[in-house]
Amino acid sequence: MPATTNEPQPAHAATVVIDAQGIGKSFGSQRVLRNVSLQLHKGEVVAVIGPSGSGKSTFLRCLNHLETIDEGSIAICGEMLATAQAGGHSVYAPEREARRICRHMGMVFQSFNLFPHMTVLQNIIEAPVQVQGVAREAATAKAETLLRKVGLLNKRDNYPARLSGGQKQRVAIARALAMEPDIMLFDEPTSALDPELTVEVLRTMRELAQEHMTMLVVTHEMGFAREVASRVVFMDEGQLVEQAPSHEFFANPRHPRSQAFLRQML
Ligand SMILES: Nc1ncnc2c1ncn2[C@@H]1O[C@H](COP(=O)(O)OP(=O)(O)OP(=O)(O)O)[C@@H](O)[C@H]1O
Repeated sequence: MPATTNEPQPAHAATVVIDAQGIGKSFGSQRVLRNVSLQLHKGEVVAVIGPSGSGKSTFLRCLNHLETIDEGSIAICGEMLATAQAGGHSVYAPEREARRICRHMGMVFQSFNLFPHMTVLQNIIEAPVQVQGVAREAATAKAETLLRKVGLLNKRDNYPARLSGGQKQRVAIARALAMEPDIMLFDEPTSALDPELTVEVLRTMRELAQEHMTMLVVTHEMGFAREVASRVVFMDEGQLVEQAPSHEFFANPRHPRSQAFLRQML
């Protein structure tokens, strides 16, 4: 008998943690995303690369409900976040539900976004305590474990202003991990950093990948994409024009625009 959408999904379907289909997005008259579809599977590290202005950040922001979509659908860990039809109306999960669904994802931004009036430790425990209702002692113990992991336990009581950019970004990663996300989204996490500070952030991300964290990473770091990503997605002018396993993509990009981009970047 043919399967219907109401039937329980087979076990392997559960491995799709992000299912974005046909995403369209405009800012005013500018179409920024055109029919972008991407599935991310549990344990995958996918690098999103492409020229400046091609829509990479916007795509990530749509996945995390920081932007609305005009077309397509987004499901996170099997839960529908949004569906929208061209010229029709968008259906979003109610705000509370949307926030809960988005908690499957931790996000790290280019600009760190730490709270300047809070210490490193306070930055990390704020959301677990306030949003998840975790007891302060338990949240503190967890934060200390995460700080040890990113090599910054000795900065526990510092304010962000006293940290380097690389240290701020590692605190931002620890803060996102404190919410125990299933997926980590990174939006050009090293592009505001000097090269020597980039190295320590990429090391932290590499370790996360080795621990099988599911990661979607918008990056201009081709070395990182080549070494760490299992798959590379290439965006150009709002379209996803190529996706391939990382080793294949870097050995032989098929799309002419990907080839031109790599010639420029490598
Ligand atoms: N909030 C916004 N309002 C209007 N236009 C926007 C907004 N956000 C992004 N854009 C435009 O959408 C296009 C895609 O931007 P986006 O930041 O997604 O590209 P990107 O590929 O991430 O670029 P970069 O690599 O330079 O960060 C750009 O032309 C940008 O100016």
